[in-house]
Amino acid sequence: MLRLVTGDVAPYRPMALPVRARDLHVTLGGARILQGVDLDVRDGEMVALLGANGSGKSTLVKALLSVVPVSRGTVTLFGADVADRRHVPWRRVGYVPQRVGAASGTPATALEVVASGLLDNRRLRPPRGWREPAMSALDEVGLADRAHETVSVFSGGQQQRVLIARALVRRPDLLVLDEPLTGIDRDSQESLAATLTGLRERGTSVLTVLHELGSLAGLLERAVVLRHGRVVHDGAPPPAAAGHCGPEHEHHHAHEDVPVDPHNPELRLGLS
Ligand SMILES: Nc1ncnc2c1ncn2[C@@H]1O[C@H](COP(=O)(O)OP(=O)(O)OP(=O)(O)O)[C@@H](O)[C@H]1O
Repeated sequence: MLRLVTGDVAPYRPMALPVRARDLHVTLGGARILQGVDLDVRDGEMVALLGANGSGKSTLVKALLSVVPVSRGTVTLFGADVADRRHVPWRRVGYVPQRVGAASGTPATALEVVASGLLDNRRLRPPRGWREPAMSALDEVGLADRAHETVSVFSGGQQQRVLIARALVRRPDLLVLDEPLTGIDRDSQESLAATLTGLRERGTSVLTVLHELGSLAGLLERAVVLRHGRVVHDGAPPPAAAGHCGPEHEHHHAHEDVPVDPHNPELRLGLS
């Protein structure tokens, strides 16, 4: 049936990139956090965003998703300028922020948390037939058998997987993850690698903030490295320094003032 749509409708843009940022500057609390970042994420691409503590990774992700204000430059998601949030196809975007638990204080089950990903501003109840996509998203993160358990009893890594399932339940075309490996056990790391393998087969674009490539090393074909709010490398993932991939490694980044040449083979994860 042909539906006539009138009113405020975003123009149709074929071939628009999932993410396109140009000359992005962000200032927070008077400090210049991002200084002229350019970043594209193409269809089906899996991109790691790397850099030392405080280099601006989370701020970049938040600026891309319009969570923090941009002082200069532009961001488009699927061709829509995020400066006008109304036109952005948010349903195509899944976001798992850094270090938030899935247990909010209310005794929700894993299935209920995942179903909440189907709500939006206009919908206070999950849509009809919500169970099947919610179970399928839990299955993708390897937790279908725990769907009816209260998430407050889950480990940190399992809660993280529930939040990833909540982001996946809408079948996003772009998934943005902020430090999904931090503090999670090896099982959850392997489960995340399996989830991302499935997403790659489906053609989903993934942008993930990481300290180390860890169990995702074989999956991520491109790495963007930030240093003091600027991109210093955009290309093949740098090789991991010995000992940096293990979940038991403690991350001290004491090399902040060493100048970085992105073409230098010494650019190693963990030295950034
Ligand atoms: N709301 C804010 N106001 C002022 N400064 C902020 C704010 N948010 C972040 N910053 C600062 O911006 C810098 C970059 O922070 P950001 O969280 O983006 O870094 P990051 O690379 O993600 O670090 P980490 O690896 O530790 O998570 C830090 O120095 C931080 O203190």
